[in-house]
Amino acid sequence: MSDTVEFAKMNGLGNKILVVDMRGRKDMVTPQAAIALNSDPETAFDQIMAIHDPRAQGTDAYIDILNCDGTKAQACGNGTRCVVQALASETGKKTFTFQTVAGILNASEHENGMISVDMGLPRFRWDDIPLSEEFYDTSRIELQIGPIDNPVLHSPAVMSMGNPHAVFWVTNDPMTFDLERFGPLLENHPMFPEKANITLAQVVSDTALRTRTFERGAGLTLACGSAACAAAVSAARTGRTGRTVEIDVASSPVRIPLIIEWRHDNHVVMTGPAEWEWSGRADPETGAWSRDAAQAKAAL
Ligand SMILES: N[C@H](CCC[C@H](N)C(=O)O)C(=O)O
Repeated sequence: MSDTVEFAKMNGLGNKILVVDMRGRKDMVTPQAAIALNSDPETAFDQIMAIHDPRAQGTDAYIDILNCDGTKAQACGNGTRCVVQALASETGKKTFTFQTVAGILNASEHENGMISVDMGLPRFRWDDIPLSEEFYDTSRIELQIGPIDNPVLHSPAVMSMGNPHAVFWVTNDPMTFDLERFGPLLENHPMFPEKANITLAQVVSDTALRTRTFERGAGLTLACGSAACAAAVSAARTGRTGRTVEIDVASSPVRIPLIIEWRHDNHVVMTGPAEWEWSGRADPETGAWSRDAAQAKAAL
């Protein structure tokens, strides 16, 4: 491997993230590299967060986000917390401003290691999400799956957190649904011209939700931060909860809730953990990679 960059294998509540350091370079991580990295079980990931030199004044970095199928994502909450932790441990800084294709994000690491990311403003207009059909009220749209007279899932709240989300309310535990089967049908439903992240959300109390997500471009993942934001905002918007909720991400092995606050200035702030696993070097064009020598030894 002649032309490699550093990367860190990290996770946000089990959401598998590769943080790739593209600073000082003009090229981008290619879809081919993403697909190659994902095909190796050791580097298989849900999202790549590629850190680039800042492109706008007042920002610390530009972040390019790729799904494991090589497509781009406009937002990734769990991955953004991983980027904050990686840069905080490198620089000692605690607050950051990032630019993504969806806009500017402010984030900070707290004394207790938890990380807050201002995920920006939710968007509810049908053509901002986008939907293929005009709906005036996107808090509950006509869409269902399963038998016509007894649908398994129906009437989702839909919105954009920079990326498209549909939230289906369920009364049973989200883990009891066959989301592996319904996920791809809903992700690719003609209602969503740019596809959608599909979340099942159970209201536990007026301050708590339990969620599980089938991610656009990544499938069933252990956690999804922007979906947690979408579920929290949709719950508050429809009067199911207040504006601050704890999200128990049902599929996550990490039993720490995400705290989502939909502030009165309309910004959505997500707080939760991030974890570093190991580091290595990868070729951003081909995806060829190696683990750092010290860690390779430690792993033997
Ligand atoms: N895991 C991410 C979401 C990725 C979204 C991506 N699957 C898409 O919108 O295409 C998160 O924590 O927010």
